[in-house]
Amino acid sequence: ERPPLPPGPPPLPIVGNVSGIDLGAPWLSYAKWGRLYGDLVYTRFFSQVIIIVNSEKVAKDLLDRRSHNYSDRPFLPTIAPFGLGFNTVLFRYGPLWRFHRRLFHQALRPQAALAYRPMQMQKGFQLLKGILETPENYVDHLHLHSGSIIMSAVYNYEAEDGDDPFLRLIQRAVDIVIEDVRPELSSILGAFPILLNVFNLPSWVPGIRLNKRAAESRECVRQWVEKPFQYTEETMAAGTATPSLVSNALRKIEGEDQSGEVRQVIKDVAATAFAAGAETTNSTLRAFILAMVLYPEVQERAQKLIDSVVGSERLPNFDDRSSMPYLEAILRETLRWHPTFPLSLPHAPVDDDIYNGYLIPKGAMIIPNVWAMSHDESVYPNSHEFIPERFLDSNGDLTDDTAQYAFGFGRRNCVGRYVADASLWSAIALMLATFKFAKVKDNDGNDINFEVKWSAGITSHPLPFPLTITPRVPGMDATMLDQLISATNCQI
Ligand code: HEM
Repeated sequence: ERPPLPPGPPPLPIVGNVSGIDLGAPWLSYAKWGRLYGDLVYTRFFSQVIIIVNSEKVAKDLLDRRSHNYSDRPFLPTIAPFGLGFNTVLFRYGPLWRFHRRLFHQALRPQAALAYRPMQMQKGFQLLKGILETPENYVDHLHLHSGSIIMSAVYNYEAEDGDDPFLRLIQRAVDIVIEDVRPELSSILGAFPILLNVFNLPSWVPGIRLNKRAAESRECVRQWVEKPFQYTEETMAAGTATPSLVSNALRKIEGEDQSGEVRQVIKDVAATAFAAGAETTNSTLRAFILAMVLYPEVQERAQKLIDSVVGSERLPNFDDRSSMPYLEAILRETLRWHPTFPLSLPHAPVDDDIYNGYLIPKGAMIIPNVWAMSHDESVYPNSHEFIPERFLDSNGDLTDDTAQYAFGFGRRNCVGRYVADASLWSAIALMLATFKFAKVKDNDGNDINFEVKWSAGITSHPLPFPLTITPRVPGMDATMLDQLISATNCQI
């Protein structure tokens, strides 16, 4: 006899449960179900079985401890039409995924990630200069920061200030994907494969927008995979290539593989790195800035600490990191307070499994509700508040909790997390040392409050909100900033 499926909301007629979900913040709906039904919630979108995991313990039991079974990804019918067949993140579990993962690991493992630090500091300096010049465009500066770090690490390509052609191209594709390749939408298309034929349907058919977007996505993605790779090959031929994921990997196979298969893997891994690494870093830093605006006392405490450890003659660098646990706590609290992937990325079991007496059928879409885990009041009291102190013990030392759920679980966890961690830490330390982030004030000098809203896609970031960004040192100009930068050793 088959064990029962986990409990869940009663299916609604025809459309499965899809209408019971707040599509603007599905993690909230799922967390609510969690309170009603438990840590494992069963639901369906059309024919796709979905199992939502609302607790860290269950996520670890299944995705970490039984990772041999839970390292597949669900089939998403949007992958091919949107041209995303290259993307490691979405690969089914198998030899090609393993090959990709090995290449990633070589380039991004902790020891290898150290090599990017000087570059990450440089991109951090560039970020400061951009914000000093046009603080109102800070989101653009953050895009450039996160995107150019990946481009440098992966393709030894140094993105231009302002409107970089590669970054513009790739961002367009990423925007489409983040909005349109969500599991919810994918399930609908999976249930009605006929909808996939939208690509050939006349323009009056609903879904035609998706059709246009898919065609646009395919073309953007094609160029994204090919063009920066060509750039690296050209610089290698010219003898000007500095070490990068692509140039290192190509050097390794020089004179060996002529089949083109390995070349294609390198190309695809490189393109995946951008898809996985740019938007995520950027979104996390936007959440950090929002937190600084909402919690000025946290910001001041961090700035006092930086002043006491670093002084005012230079900017912080990686050497200062271990002396500033409160900054570390801010980074962890940022990852916790609003995880960039509130619903992580779905895993799928290769075989049927039984957990706590419930059946978890193979092919089910396992959605880790990371938002619910990071807002578990029994672990994080007042979880809606940004309180870095929760990551410090009574001696002011960091606790063991590193908010790792933000980077996923098991064998599919984030292979870029060491690089991401250094990008985030350096940007946070440099921005806090240099700027004050605050609410806008009205004519009477009172703070103008605002409602906090978050984007809903695969990743989530704060929607635009009013703020001021001013240098902490009165009269700071580009020359003064340059002096601070020159006084800062970034070869650490
Ligand atoms: C703040 C920044 C980042 C966050 C929050 C983040 C988070 C995540 C999460 C939640 C997953 C899914 C894990 C799972 O399925 O259990 C993931 C996967 C992945 N990440 Fe990251 N990531 C970040 C930055 C990066 C960077 C910088 C890179 C590469 C340069 C990267 C490369 C990848 C790859 C390749 C995967 C797919 C792994 C697989 O499917 O086997 N990520 N990341």
